[in-house]
Amino acid sequence: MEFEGVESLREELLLRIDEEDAEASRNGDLHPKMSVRDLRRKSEEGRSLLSGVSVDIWKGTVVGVIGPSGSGKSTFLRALNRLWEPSADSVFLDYHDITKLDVLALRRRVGMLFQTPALFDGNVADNIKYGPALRGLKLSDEEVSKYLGWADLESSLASRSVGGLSVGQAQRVALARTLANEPEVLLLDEPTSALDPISTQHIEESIGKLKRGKGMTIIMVSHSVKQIQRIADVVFLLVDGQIVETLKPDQLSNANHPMARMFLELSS
Ligand SMILES: Nc1ncnc2c1ncn2[C@@H]1O[C@H](COP(=O)(O)OP(=O)(O)OP(=O)(O)O)[C@@H](O)[C@H]1O
Repeated sequence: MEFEGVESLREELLLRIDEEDAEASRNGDLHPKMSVRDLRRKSEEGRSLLSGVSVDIWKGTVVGVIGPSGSGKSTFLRALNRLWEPSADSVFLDYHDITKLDVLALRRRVGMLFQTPALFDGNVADNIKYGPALRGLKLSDEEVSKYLGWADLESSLASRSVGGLSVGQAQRVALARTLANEPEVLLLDEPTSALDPISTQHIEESIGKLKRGKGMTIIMVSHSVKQIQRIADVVFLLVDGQIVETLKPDQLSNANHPMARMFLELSS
């Protein structure tokens, strides 16, 4: 992966690059799919939860976000599809300020999977068809099977009631449901923390296929350093509401920040 040029891209971004340049850059293979600039959040009591996060998330990469409990990982992730409202000009999708986009359109383009699956009653196919139906698209059985396949599930599951699924299956159905919206970016907030090792492996395999086969940009929060090392291209270390280091997964032992080092040593 290539990180050179990020400073000039950043300058361009901050200068509000014109549409022509943005289009030219979009057509290139390598560009920041999402950019975050000085993202801040305070709690209602005034405590700083995110204190100036600036980072680029390159198209087609899997980014792992790790750090101590309470360091702001979920808060960071949730800003990226406006589960809370970031300040204007602090989060960009393809160079566009996300606060200027229609929020539902944004959440279709930037899909999210949570720790525990939230499916609605009915069968698996109903859940997968729901998002596209909101946009007037009626998925065929073949398309339902395709999304199930992307989530490493058999198409025979389509007619099953969600009530009878294991947690691992339900999480993969939730993934298929998110994928049915054809997102460009996938946000994963500890998606395997409630799952057994086999289900975890299925989700990890899906993530690999989505990156390799579809060039999807994936940002995953995980408590497992080993999991992040298995699947991420780049790792953000978040400590006290700040990304203190950006490292390749095989370079985590080179972390300099004392809290990041302590966290990594305790987690390995
Ligand atoms: N809306 C909110 N109001 C007040 N405090 C909040 C809010 N959201 C999160 N917090 C607090 O902000 C801090 C960061 O929370 P966050 O969930 O982002 O951390 P995290 O790194 O994902 O933690 P964990 O690894 O335990 O899931 C925590 O102390 C949390 O209690």
